[in-house]
Amino acid sequence: MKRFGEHEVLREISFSLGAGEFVALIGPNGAGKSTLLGTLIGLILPDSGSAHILDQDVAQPGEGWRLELGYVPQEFRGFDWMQTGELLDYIAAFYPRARRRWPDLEDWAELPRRTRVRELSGGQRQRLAILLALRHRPQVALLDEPVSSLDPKARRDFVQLLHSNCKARAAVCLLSSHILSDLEPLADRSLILHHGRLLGDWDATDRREDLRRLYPLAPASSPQDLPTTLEVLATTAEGGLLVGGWRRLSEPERAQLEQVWRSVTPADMESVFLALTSGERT
Ligand SMILES: Nc1ncnc2c1ncn2[C@@H]1O[C@H](COP(=O)(O)OP(=O)(O)OP(=O)(O)O)[C@@H](O)[C@H]1O
Repeated sequence: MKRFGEHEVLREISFSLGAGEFVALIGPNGAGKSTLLGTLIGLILPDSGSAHILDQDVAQPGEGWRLELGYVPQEFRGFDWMQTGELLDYIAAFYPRARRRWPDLEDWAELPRRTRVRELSGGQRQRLAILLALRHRPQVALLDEPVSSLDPKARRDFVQLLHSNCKARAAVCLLSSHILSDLEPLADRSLILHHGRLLGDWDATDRREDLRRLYPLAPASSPQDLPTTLEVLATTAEGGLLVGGWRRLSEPERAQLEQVWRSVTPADMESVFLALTSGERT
C-alpha cells in the first residue's frame, strides 16, 4: 500500500514477475502506474506490503541487484549541459566494462554524441533515457511510458528489440504504456491498474481464449440468462458485457448463447481496458 497524504495511491496489489516475461502495465491517467514502478525500483517506499521480482525483495536489495535493474523514467531530466556522448560515457563508468554495450540498441537510438542534452528533441531525449537505462542489458527492465514521444517506426523497432532481448536472455520486462497496439501482439501478460487497484492480471492466451465481449441481440437478453459458468466482469454503457469463462463452455452452450448475444472475438487489450475502467464492474 502507498499513501500520499490522505490519498491511497496503491492498494492491495500482489503479483510476481518471472524470468522471460514481457508484461504490459496499463491503466488510465493517475491509476498509479508510475508509483508502482517507483516502488519496484526502490525509489518510493511503500507504507506497507512488499514487492518481489525474480524472488528478490526489492526493499532489501542484495549485492549486485542494482546492476541487474534498468529503469526508464516517464520524464528524463537533468544533465542539460553535457554532450550526450559525455553523459553516456559517464554513466557507463558505473558498470563493469563487459556490461556497457548493447550495439543494436545504440544503433536504434541514433543519437548525435556531440549534441548537448538540452538541445535534444523530445524523442531524442526519450531515446537517451532508454539507452542510459538499458545499455547494460539488465535482467529486470522497468519502463514508465518509454515510447510516448517516439515516432511510430522508432516505437515499433524499440518494443521489438526489447521483447527479443527479454526472450533471449530470460529477462523480465514490465512496461507501462497508453499505446496498447504496441503491446497487444507481444505482451505475455497484461496488468490492469485502476485507482491504485489491480483489476486484472491476464496472460495473453487466457485473455484471448477465455474473455469475450457480448452484446444483446434481443431487447430481452439479460445477464441472468447466461450459463453459470460465465462470470460477468463488467457491463458497458451500450448494454454490452465483458465475460470470463468462455473456454469452459461447450459448443452447444456457445451456439445457444449466440442466438441472443452477439459474441465479439477477441476481447482485445483495449476493449478489456475500456470495459474494466470505464464500464461498470460487477
Ligand atoms: N509525489 C506525489 N505526491 C502526491 N501525490 C502523488 C505523488 N505522485 C503521484 N501522486 C498521485 O498518485 C496518483 C497516481 O499517480 P501516478 O503518477 O502513479 O499515475 P500514473 O498511472 O502513472 O498516471 P499517468 O498515466 O498519468 O502517468 C495520482 O493521483 C497522483 O496525483
